[in-house]
Amino acid sequence: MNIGLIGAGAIANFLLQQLGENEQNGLCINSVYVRNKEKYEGLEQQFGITLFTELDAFLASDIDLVVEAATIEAVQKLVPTILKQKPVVLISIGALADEPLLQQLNELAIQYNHELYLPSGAIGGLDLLQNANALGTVKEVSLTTRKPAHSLIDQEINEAQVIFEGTARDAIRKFPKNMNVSIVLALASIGFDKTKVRLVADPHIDQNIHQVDIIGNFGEATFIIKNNPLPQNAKTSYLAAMSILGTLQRINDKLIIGG
Ligand SMILES: NC(=O)C1=CN([C@@H]2O[C@H](COP(=O)(O)OP(=O)(O)OC[C@H]3O[C@@H](n4cnc5c(N)ncnc54)[C@H](O)[C@@H]3O)[C@@H](O)[C@H]2O)C=CC1
Ligand SMILES: O=C([O-])CC(=O)C(=O)O
Repeated sequence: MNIGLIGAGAIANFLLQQLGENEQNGLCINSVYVRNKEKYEGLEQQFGITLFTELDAFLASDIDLVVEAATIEAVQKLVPTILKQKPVVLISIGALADEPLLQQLNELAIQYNHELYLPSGAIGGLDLLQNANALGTVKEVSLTTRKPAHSLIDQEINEAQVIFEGTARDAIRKFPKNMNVSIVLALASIGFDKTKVRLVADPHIDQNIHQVDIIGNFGEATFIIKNNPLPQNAKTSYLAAMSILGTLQRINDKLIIGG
């Protein structure tokens, strides 16, 4: 499967290292869409890809699917057009907290028969959460995220500090680069207004730690994910990048585990 990538930041670089130079399990990045070609020129030689700044030319290149690894704004601007032509794997999932956009993308996916894949990103357990909510009987979902203080706030602090407490809807509005996980949790369960979020800036940790607590008729579940950050972007967990790779690896499988 030939992949077109949007973005050239931390996650994109991880994917290029895995799927740029060498094909892996039939997966290969051919084309990369960026806003500034000069800035990323070195990538063409390094990873054997072609850079594009025109969306139409990018979509007309030899690609079967597009991976978005850029920003919420890039999703808003580009993905409605892309979904008419290609399936999309989208990691800036916070964009979908905008209900009209969510509805539009859902309708385009159906109309053009192109899947919209939402990887589990820096968390896990979305299979359990969706199963537990198969009858709509999940009652509470809460996320407590702790990140290194310096990756969240400018001022020096000596003690861990809760810097946000509220709904997933407000969390992504205030922290668009840190709370995508809250939106995928909300989409998988009880929605943006019922999914509760706490964000803690902690000067004593160097990992991104997510605790997910779920209560429903099935019983209760708690997941704690202690993520190492990506070297290029401390806000972003290594697992978030790997979750795209995992999603791509599973797309063509006929044996579906945890489906
Ligand atoms: N779902 C999840 O669990 C997670 C999602 N994320 C999200 O994934 C996205 C990528 O994360 P990183 O690679 O760490 O970010 P990054 O900041 O390292 O890279 C983003 C790149 O996108 C580029 N970009 C921005 N707008 C663009 C546009 N319109 N067209 C083409 N390129 C554009 C930027 O120039 C930058 O190079 C972010 O939105 C981040 O918030 C990050 C971690 C976890
Ligand atoms: O990478 C992480 O740990 C989570 C993150 O930034 C997000 O959900 O936006």
